[in-house]
Amino acid sequence: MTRTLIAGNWKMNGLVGSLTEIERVAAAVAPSQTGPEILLCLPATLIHPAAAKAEGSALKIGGETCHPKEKGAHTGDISAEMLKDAGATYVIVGHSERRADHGETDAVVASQASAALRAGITPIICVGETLAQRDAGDVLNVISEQIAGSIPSEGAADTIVVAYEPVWAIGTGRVANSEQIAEVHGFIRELLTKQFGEAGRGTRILYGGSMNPGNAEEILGVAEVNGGLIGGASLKADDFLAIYRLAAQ
Ligand SMILES: O=C[C@H](O)COP(=O)(O)O
Repeated sequence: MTRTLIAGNWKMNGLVGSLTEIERVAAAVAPSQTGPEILLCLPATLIHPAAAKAEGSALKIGGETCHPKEKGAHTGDISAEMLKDAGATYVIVGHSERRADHGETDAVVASQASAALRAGITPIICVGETLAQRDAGDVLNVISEQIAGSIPSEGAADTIVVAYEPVWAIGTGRVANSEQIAEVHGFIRELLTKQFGEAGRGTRILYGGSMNPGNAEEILGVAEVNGGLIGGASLKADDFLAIYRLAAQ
């Protein structure tokens, strides 16, 4: 059975003082082989100390992006190997904010996901349409193109995670409704089974976009939703843990 993944994305938030929130999350989640997985993807400055705080708990730590290469003259970048060395076991790639702010194309995202696999960490590959694309009736075309271009050839059904994040629902308080989520998640599942065969049924597909303790139960109950990628509501331990507990029910 697919194990639900509750993943937080702190984006460009959090100072060293915020480690107390991470400590609170870690203290509340005992290691277990069953129930949902819990993960916080953090700014690079917090990964190593957060991994130390999370040791011995169920909380996993991840990065928010990585460079395709292992090392070299790439000022300001971070490699998947560096993330792993710092204690990360996951990395988000292709988040719409990276695609928009840094011009990351599907090909770049695929090379970042490939780098994560090379380093032995799990890429969470993000896809999602803008409002203009939705209004133009282009959602499934956009998703199909992003999935085809962003999953690296060496990716396997159980070594990647996909996150569907409609851009118009990110940080806006506007959540996709259950029908919209079910349509896109079902479509992504079809694409994954075409690509990976039966194994594609086991790839986790997360929903992201204004998920919070008030709407998580409904979203997590939608077909083919295998967890969440949570931005704002992951910054506070209480909210993030509330979502985790809903997933564990
Ligand atoms: O990666 C997380 C998403 O961008 C969702 O962010 P949000 O929960 O603040 O809308």
